[in-house]
Amino acid sequence: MTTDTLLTVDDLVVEYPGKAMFAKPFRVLHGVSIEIGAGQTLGLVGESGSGKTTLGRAVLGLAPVTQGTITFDGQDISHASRKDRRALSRHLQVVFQDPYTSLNPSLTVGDILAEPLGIQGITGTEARARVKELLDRVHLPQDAMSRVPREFSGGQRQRVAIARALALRPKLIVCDEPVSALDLSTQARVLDLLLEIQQTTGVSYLFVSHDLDVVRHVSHRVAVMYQGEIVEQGEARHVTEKPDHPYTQRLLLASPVPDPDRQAAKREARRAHAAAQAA
Ligand SMILES: Nc1ncnc2c1ncn2[C@@H]1O[C@H](COP(=O)(O)OP(=O)(O)OP(=O)(O)O)[C@@H](O)[C@H]1O
Repeated sequence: MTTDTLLTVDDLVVEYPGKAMFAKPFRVLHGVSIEIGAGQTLGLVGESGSGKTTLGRAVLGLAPVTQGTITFDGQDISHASRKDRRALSRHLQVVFQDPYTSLNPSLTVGDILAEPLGIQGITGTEARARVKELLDRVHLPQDAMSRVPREFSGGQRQRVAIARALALRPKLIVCDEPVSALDLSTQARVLDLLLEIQQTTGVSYLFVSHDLDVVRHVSHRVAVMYQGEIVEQGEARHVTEKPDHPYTQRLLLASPVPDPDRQAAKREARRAHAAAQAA
């Protein structure tokens, strides 16, 4: 990749300690390499247990780096200290799968969004203005500020989680199965929101999913993971439509055939949206 590379993971090995005393460590990632460009999305697909979440967690500093390097925005963050991690959290955020458990149920949405701002010293009028701007960005009404998560649907809660991730204007968001807990039409709307946010802010996504159709919709490039290794990666269309590796071919055969009308409608909506952005 060229000079605008934002994240490089090079030959990453992650091992967890064995459960029993003297047991061998359990190797989850076996030398994984990926790159993500600024403003780009890398989709990461693979079956359950292949190591997708672990890769995302390693990037966030939540899984141990046994070997290899993770470079973010030119800085080696493989073994970043807690202090460095705090500074990095401004640029590196996450949206989890389950909008029902990822938000503190006793806080109002306003407080949920103000929390990361407060940690970075943004308070008072400035914080309030930023919270309003965040609600606009994810298309939630301003009165959402004074309500608590249980008053919202799953899709709306995921919008709150996305707004919280955006609060500090990060460069990269790890999206770990962000729509798999939602019904199909809500999924499409949340995915389109993520695309719109990328167009307006230039944020990059590491987009983890087991669903090839979802990944094709949002990604520039796709990496396919199998038993802790990347078996294939390349341009999204190529990997998701004409894959080279037998494992990806099996994944493709197993994935439901997308409804052509829905796909065409979505493509048209995306084109219209892109044209409106460019105008
Ligand atoms: N903290 C941990 N300690 C020990 N083993 C772990 C830990 N976290 C994950 N694993 C193991 O690592 C392997 C990969 O898990 P991971 O969650 O990364 O896969 P995944 O592809 O994201 O799966 P899913 O789609 O089901 O979330 C699994 O065998 C899992 O049991």
